[in-house]
Amino acid sequence: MSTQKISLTRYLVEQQRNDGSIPSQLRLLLEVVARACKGISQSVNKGALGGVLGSAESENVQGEVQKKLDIIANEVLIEANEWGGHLAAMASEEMDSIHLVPNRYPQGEYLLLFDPLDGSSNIDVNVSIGTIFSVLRKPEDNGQGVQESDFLQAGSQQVAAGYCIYGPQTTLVLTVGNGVAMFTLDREQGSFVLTQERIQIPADTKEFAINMSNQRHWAEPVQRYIGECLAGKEGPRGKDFNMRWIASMVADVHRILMRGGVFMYPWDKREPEKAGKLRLMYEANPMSWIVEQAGGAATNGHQRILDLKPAKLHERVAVFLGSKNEVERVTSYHDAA
Ligand SMILES: O=P(O)(O)OC[C@H]1O[C@](O)(COP(=O)(O)O)[C@@H](O)[C@@H]1O
Ligand SMILES: [Mg+2]
Ligand SMILES: [Mg+2]
Repeated sequence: MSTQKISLTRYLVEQQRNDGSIPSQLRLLLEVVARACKGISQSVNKGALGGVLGSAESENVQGEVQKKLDIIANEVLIEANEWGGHLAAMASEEMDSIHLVPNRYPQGEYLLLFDPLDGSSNIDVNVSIGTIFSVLRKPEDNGQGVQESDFLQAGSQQVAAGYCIYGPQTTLVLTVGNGVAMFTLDREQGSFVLTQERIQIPADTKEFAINMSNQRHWAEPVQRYIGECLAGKEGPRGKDFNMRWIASMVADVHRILMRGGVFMYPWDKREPEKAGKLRLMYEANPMSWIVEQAGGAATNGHQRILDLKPAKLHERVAVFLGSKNEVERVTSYHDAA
């Protein structure tokens, strides 16, 4: 397929025709999500002129202070998806519990989860941020309607996953389980245009992403892995490493998708009862599937992230993802500990 001016809509229709990997309800749902991301992108672009910067002075269920854009992006996604007829319910980082599609709208067979605005600390400083989403199939109805427990499916059950990054370009990255495709927003045309297909992450890398300020709190396997990277040419790895940390998972993962690298947000001693900082269902799962579909790997240090069975909606998880050989190495250090 030529990458010349193929819109997201046409790409999805062709996928549906060619290999049947996208049922029409799912295709329409993905188009609605893309449209919502376009709307969020417009708000992000307006910045101070649109009055969208700064704090909303409220807290989400995770105890984090919400930014105005966290709330705006959440509302845009809910409003766009509510009446589309493809969904039964939604869940979001910014909502305590699930949001059912109201009875007055047609009910669909999918569940949508999202981190409406990822990288919130970067909103006010004009650094790349994004939206992350994951689509699951609604389990068989047991007569009780959709429950939160219906969402608690392993990441391997996802039927679509993606993110939209609001950076120098607005870019949508998507998988439905047959590779990873990337679409760039053409602002003149107002549509996402296919700009890369079958993205592959190199298996080896010389670049790692971790918040180094937490070093003193890490467990031994992470200390060992990063210590060896920092030792460079003279150390056991025999090569120098570079470091990047944008503090927007979306932007760090996007860089890894484009040129390789390893991203880590490990468990640490600051809050030992938490498995990690990032959320399993709407951050780690969609990103892990995208990374795996691009030939990379994603674990929590011990297990494949996509095999984890969530116990709750806002569950947290340690994350190691990106170039396969590096993820396997840092995972093996945990196994050896
Ligand atoms: O500020 P820290 O501890 O480095 O954490 C950065 C991480 O937190 C996040 O911003 C969490 O996402 P939210 O902004 O959606 O809460 C990730 O995108 C990023 O990788
Ligand atoms: Mg996030
Ligand atoms: Mg967020």
